[in-house]
Amino acid sequence: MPDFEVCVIGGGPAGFAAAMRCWDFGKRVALVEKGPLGGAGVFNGALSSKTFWELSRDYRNARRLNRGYRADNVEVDFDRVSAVVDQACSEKTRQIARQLEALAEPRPGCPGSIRHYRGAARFLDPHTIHVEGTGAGESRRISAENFIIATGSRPRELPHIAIDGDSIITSDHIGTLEAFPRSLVILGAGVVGCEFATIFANFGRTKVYLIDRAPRILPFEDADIANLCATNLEAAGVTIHHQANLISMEHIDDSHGGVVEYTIEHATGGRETIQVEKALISVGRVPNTESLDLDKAGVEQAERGHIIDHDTRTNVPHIYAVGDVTLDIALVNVGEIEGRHAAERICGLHDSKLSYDNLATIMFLAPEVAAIGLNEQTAQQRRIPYRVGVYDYSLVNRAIAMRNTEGFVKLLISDDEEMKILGMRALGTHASTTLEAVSLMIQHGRSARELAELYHPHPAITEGLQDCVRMLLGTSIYKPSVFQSELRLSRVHYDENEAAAAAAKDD
Ligand SMILES: Cc1cc2nc3c(=O)[nH]c(=O)nc-3n(C[C@H](O)[C@H](O)[C@H](O)COP(=O)(O)OP(=O)(O)OC[C@H]3O[C@@H](n4cnc5c(N)ncnc54)[C@H](O)[C@@H]3O)c2cc1C
Ligand SMILES: NC(=O)c1ccc[n+]([C@@H]2O[C@H](COP(=O)([O-])OP(=O)(O)OC[C@H]3O[C@@H](n4cnc5c(N)ncnc54)[C@H](O)[C@@H]3O)[C@@H](O)[C@H]2O)c1
Repeated sequence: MPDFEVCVIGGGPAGFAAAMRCWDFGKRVALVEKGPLGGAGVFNGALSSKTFWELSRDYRNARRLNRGYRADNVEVDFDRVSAVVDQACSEKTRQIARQLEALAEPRPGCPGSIRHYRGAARFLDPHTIHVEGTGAGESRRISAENFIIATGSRPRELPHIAIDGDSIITSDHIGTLEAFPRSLVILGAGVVGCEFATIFANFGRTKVYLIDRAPRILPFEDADIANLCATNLEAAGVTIHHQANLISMEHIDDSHGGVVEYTIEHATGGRETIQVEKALISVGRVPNTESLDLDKAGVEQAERGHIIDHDTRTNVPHIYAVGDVTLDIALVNVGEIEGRHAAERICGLHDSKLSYDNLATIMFLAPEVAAIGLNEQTAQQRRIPYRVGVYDYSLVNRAIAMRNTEGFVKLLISDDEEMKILGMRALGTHASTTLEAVSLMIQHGRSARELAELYHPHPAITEGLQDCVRMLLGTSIYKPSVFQSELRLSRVHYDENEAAAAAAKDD
């Protein structure tokens, strides 16, 4: 008989959630983690960077001019900020450890148990792993009926850039900085790059450069969102090298401990060479698979190293893969949902497929950007006819009270009798508060009419969402005919034959 019913490899958000859901079903579970519990959901990832972001935003707000007060000479040093970030991460990892300890043995009425093993796992055969422990006597073999692989991802490196973890770093090394760099270049204008550009710009101690090879930052977002994010970064002092190709980047020793010198080529052909103190490389992530000996388990991998999964199942029926290791959507909430889903499949709860249509995210910029469901560019790619309303923050009382009226709410609904909510983007302070109502509406396929009828507290940013919906119904309190630059309505449809062809293909 195998040692365990389920063995989960990786104790990040996806693995921890999977183990906990297996426990709900009374399973005997092994959870193998080679590093600190929490993975990138906590360390060098979501919680650490969001703590940095919160602290940087408070700092920036304290120094704003339109409050009737201004906190001058606010002292900030990296060591102390970093210590607060560490505190937040330890708090979370202690909670995870506490629960694992409490659930280590079965109890009367609770047959489930989770044994936590410290060490790196690799497959010996489809039902057995070897765990290379860190201490003497900690290495062992573990056999299990089922496996859930949740080993996550790490920053992608580029062959021509030598990452030394000191002058040229990735998001894994932020916590090892000893001081705010005087200057920092960030390569890659995706989410990680833009969030760290925001954080360092908010603290005001670092001159930030952002290298963006594409025509606009955050290329997966609509142009109005991405352009306003870029404008805001530039207003905060960030220099964005738009459409710039990196030619070289290297650490050069000098009498002051060295600099990083980089050369970029602009789309126009001109070259520019700049020296900075540090460089942060944020060009995506790669899956943690190479040390798993997946071939011994017969698990198929794609050419980029990630595990191919179909609704969390690999090609080997008793082995599942969840979270970043599948390299599709790299988010904590997605990892957790996938982990739980795999556990439920193992435990025979259901075999319905996971849907990603209602995915909610927040980008932690200045201000934050909340997203759920379709944006305009995806709706257009899929040839979905839609109506869109854009409602400016300047008309929302809560934003006026916060003296922070920059931003807008943008809602997409289907251009038909049903007026189903398709998606929303909100950019502004408290933008994320708008997500929940829209999420429920999309989940249940509800119409814009129902969203318009909800009671919202006052004053709240969600009132902007509400009046935006009303505007789409032609019943808003503030009228687009009066506030022509603050309120926008439009309709996007396609040549009928083309749309019919696209719809037929989708079916
Ligand atoms: C800077 C940054 C900021 C982010 N911010 C957000 C955010 O705001 N919101 C959001 O939703 N997402 C965010 N993410 C993404 C999020 O952190 C990841 O999507 C999430 O952590 C993935 O969870 P996971 O469990 O799949 O993998 P991970 O969190 O990477 O965990 C995998 C675990 O497996 C362990 N492991 C690996 N190999 C082995 C092995 N052989 N044996 C044993 N253990 C092993 C690792 O040590 C690790 O602990 C951010 C990521 C980064 C880098
Ligand atoms: N708030 C959040 O939810 C949050 C925050 C951070 C990270 N994350 C997750 O982590 C993942 C990884 O983030 P990321 O920013 O590293 O990846 P990303 O895929 O979002 O962005 C990578 C960027 O690097 C650029 N790039 C790639 N190769 C390059 C090259 N050779 N030269 C120059 N630029 C190059 C790409 O054009 C892209 O803009 C994200 O996909 C996201 O899911 C989420």
